[in-house]
Amino acid sequence: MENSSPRKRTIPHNLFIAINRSHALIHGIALAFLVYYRASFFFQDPQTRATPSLPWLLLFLSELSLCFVWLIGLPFRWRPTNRAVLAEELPRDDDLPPLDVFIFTADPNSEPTVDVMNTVVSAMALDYPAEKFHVYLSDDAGASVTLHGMREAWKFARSWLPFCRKYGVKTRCPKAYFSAANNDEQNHYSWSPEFIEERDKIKEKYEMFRESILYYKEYDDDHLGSRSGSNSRDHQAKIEVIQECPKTTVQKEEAHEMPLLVYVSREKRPAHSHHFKAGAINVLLRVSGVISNSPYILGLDCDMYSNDPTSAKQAMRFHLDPKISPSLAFVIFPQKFHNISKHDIYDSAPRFFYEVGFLYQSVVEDFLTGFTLHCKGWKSIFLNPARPQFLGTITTNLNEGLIQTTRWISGSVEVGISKFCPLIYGPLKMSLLQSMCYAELSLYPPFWCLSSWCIATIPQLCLLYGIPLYPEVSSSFFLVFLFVFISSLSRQLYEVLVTGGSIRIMINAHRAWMMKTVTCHFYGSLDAIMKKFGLREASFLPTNKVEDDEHVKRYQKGIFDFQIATMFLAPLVTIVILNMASLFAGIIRIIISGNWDKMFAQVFLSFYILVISYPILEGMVLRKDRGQIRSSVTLRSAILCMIFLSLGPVILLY
Ligand SMILES: O=c1ccn([C@@H]2O[C@H](COP(=O)(O)OP(=O)(O)O[C@H]3O[C@H](CO)[C@@H](O)[C@H](O)[C@H]3O)[C@@H](O)[C@H]2O)c(=O)[nH]1
Ligand SMILES: [Mn+2]
Repeated sequence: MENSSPRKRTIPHNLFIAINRSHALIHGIALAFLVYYRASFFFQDPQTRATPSLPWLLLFLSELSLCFVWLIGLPFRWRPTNRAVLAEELPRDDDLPPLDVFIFTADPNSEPTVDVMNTVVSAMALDYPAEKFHVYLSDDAGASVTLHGMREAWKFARSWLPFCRKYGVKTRCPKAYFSAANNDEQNHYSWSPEFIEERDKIKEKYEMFRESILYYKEYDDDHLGSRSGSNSRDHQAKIEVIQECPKTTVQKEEAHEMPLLVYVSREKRPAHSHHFKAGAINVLLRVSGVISNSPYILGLDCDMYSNDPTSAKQAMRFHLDPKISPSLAFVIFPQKFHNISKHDIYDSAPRFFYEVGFLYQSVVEDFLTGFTLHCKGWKSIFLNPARPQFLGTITTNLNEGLIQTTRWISGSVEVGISKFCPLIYGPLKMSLLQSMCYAELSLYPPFWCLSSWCIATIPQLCLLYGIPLYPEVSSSFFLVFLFVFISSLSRQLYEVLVTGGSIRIMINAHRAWMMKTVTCHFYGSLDAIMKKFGLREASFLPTNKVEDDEHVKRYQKGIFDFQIATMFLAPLVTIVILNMASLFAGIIRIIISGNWDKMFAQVFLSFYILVISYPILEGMVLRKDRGQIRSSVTLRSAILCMIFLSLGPVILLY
């Protein structure tokens, strides 16, 4: 989304703009022909139609839904822009305003404390005058291991910060710095004997810091059992400014060069809604208001470590610019992840739109708050420099990933069907293009999931009964459908390639998209609708950030892990079985009748769905490892498929 006035460091990509806009135009014309073809069916004499109306209508509505989502998604591609801040543009230390950094954690069992503390230490090590910034951690679990971790983090930071400053370390998250993958940094230094000695020493200190937390957690678990996590909904408030009485003059000086570190655990009671992360943010706003009251905040998730120490200064470059600053509400950095595998099999990398700042009505508080701020006339800056400023952890476990996507969908749809619906609430308060961007994010899931479900089942059912739903190959309208199909795929391929992906990533993205639309989009939309009618309570289970070796190994090798809940797996397997049956029957029908022209599109559709769903097919039939599809699920899905095939015609075809 583009908001600020053009500046010299704001570079619109003219080539991309030209490509995106011409594609939109040509694709739009093809869609108009497609709609004409579908609509003209209803003006034909009902006696001469070869197809019953209901399946035709459902398919038409699906295609219209896809057209609608395509249309409201166009503004994201309208003016792709890159912004960068040059080193000489960074503000001087004297000019920087005070800053409060907020970090959030919710559960020491699913968010390993060592990793949370790595984020804390990376934030403390930001390149920002120590007396001007303050780091707050909100611990929604009120866990003693987290408080212990904070005290240890403070001690470790006393050595880590000077080391980073002295050697200009860029990766200031110690875990990432010492990881084998950190080649850039390892090769960068001259490796003087002094540096090697200091590096070894600090590595040893990091190990001690890490072990002390792990030891504490183990002790806690042994003595408190599951209690260590279970008090997360019922505990008192606790606030502690982390400090140690400096004993020596050196320690006094060191303490002076450290940002203030504060642990905050708000009071939570089962009878009162705590509003998840949005509630935690608001508590930190109140606590920091009393302690440091900085005019700016930087919000980080516990799994999102700082990867470039200059990030806060870069953001301040815009906040201190007198031309932009009066209406600038926030600077957003794109979400990037450090643990996405080479082939990104679950399509975790966001590409063209980005997740923003604390209203309560939705579990994606960032989205709703960003939207309402924009509606009030505030602007934002999207800053995407070459070196990612923060690196998050994406879940490498398919089940967790599907649950997380369902939560995001549910939260976005909640906004879409509320009084804040961007298409109604937005256009009067912000530009049409901007409200379309928000509308796409909050409305696409129900449209996508209904159309995916229709396209994956209705042509297949009709194929079994020899009912055509697409133009014959010899018809010129066939070319229209073929064009729309190729044009949609080409756009996806182009977007994957220009964002550094490969053809394999594009296939995986397409595959994951098909899997998610029929599951997450469906459950997420349903969840949002049920919440709207008071049939369900809001919930926000933080994603599990504990890495399970077995899952990670499969993920890195690009092998799907089907140890996932039946509610996600069964619909996918049912669709695959249905498409196998219809493909088989379709081919036989063509052989017998000798007329391939009429049903070719439907045969191809089933074939295409099966090719894209190959991992599911493989998981059902060929695999014998723990990640395979359970035969009980295959059996249940086959029964579901049979029910659909026997009841479907009664409802749809007559
Ligand atoms: O009751 C809660 C629940 C979550 N969190 C924290 O919120 C953050 C995000 O949770 P996570 O499980 O990592 O969710 P993600 O889906 O990865 O987060 C994305 O989606 C969220 C909205 O659903 C946004 O708030 C996040 O910024 C965005 O990264 C984490 O630091 C949690 O500890 C809390 O503090 N309290
Ligand atoms: Mn996260």
